[in-house]
Amino acid sequence: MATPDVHPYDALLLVSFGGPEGPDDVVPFLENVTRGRGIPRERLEEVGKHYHLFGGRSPINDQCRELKAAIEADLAEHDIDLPVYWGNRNWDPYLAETLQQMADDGVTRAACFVTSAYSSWSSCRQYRENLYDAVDALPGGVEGSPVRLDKLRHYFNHPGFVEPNVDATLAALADLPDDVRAGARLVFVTHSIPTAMNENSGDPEVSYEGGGAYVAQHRDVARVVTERVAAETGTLHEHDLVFCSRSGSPHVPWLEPDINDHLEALRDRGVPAVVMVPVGFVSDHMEVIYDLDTEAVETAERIGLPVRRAATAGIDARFVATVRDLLVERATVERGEEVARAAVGDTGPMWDACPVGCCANPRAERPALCGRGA
Ligand SMILES: CC1=C(CCC(=O)O)c2cc3nc(cc4[nH]c(cc5[nH]c(cc1n2)c(C)c5CCC(=O)O)c(CCC(=O)O)c4C)C(CCC(=O)O)=C3C
Ligand SMILES: [Fe+2]
Repeated sequence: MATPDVHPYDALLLVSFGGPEGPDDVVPFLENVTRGRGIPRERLEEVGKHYHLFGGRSPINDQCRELKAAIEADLAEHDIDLPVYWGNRNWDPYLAETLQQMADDGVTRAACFVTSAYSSWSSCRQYRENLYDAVDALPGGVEGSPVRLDKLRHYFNHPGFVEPNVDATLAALADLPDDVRAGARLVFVTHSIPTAMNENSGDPEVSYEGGGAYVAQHRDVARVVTERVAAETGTLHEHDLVFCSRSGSPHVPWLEPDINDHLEALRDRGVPAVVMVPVGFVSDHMEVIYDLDTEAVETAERIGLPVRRAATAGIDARFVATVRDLLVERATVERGEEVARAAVGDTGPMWDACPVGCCANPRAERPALCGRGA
């Protein structure tokens, strides 16, 4: 097979959330995340406790290091000679520092892979705003920047993301006691966001089932995973989409139901077991190891509901290969050549550049990179 052509890119940038790496990092990290977001103090203290339960260290940065190493190995295996950089929105290595390093190294055009798979202000546009700020901080600013960035398309429905989720769901089902397996409910879990943020998610010109692209995309993936599991096991399990990690003021409506309330409701309805599938997350970071593995598992134990949690995509080889596939795909597009785009489900492959007004945050309109301009 010929070496895949990644021209016009001379770098890949892995973009992530960031997390604290020790007890002293927790408060400054939380301040970074919540600056100007109106999160109540009590909520911050509560979330701080989650981190301190794990020694003040989030696993997310180590997971990014592992993903970066896996991407480098995968690119090398495919004879793609491209440096991989990593920068975070909220913790060291910060995007601004990484962009400076890239500029110093003479990078001119990088493809960005973001560790967040779906549309919404929190999960897409905020990353694009932070990329703008990081490039703007370079000498010359956005106008005179030596480095141009393209964000690789959303991958929630890429087979390389969906297939590891299918296998993880099968493994979690297999781990349930035999007598409850067939009746188990598949409970897909993602991060709650304000309902208004969901409604504003995606292309403002398109109307989505559920009011916004964020929920519609998750529903699509949940259905595909459920059907693929049925194809393997012969059982079409009932499934739901529920939410975790609600934050913000109690007066602001966020997406519901919460996973804990939902487990109780299922138990009351006589559901014999649950598999939680954290389809909204790409690795086992704090939302997964605290909100699901700690809090939701405690809820399930208290009410006597057998529960298993499916693994996230993490560094599954198919997910790592997805990064390469999207990189090669976008490079092909940027060279003006025809390309096949992998996608499963009903949504179809997402756009390369977000439309104007995509995932707007009406509270604070800020400039963002990687959009369709204007
Ligand atoms: C949609 C979404 C994702 C998934 C997409 C993606 O991955 O980006 C995500 C991921 C993450 N969220 C994370 C951490 C936090 N999120 C917070 C707060 C918030 N998240 C929100 C949304 C999301 N968040 C929202 C609407 C808020 C309210 C504040 C605001 O309107 O912006 C807060 C503040 C405290 C709190 O209130 O919970 C923290 C500490 C970490 C790091 C985990 C680790 O350290 O391992 C990760 C991967
Ligand atoms: Fe979050």
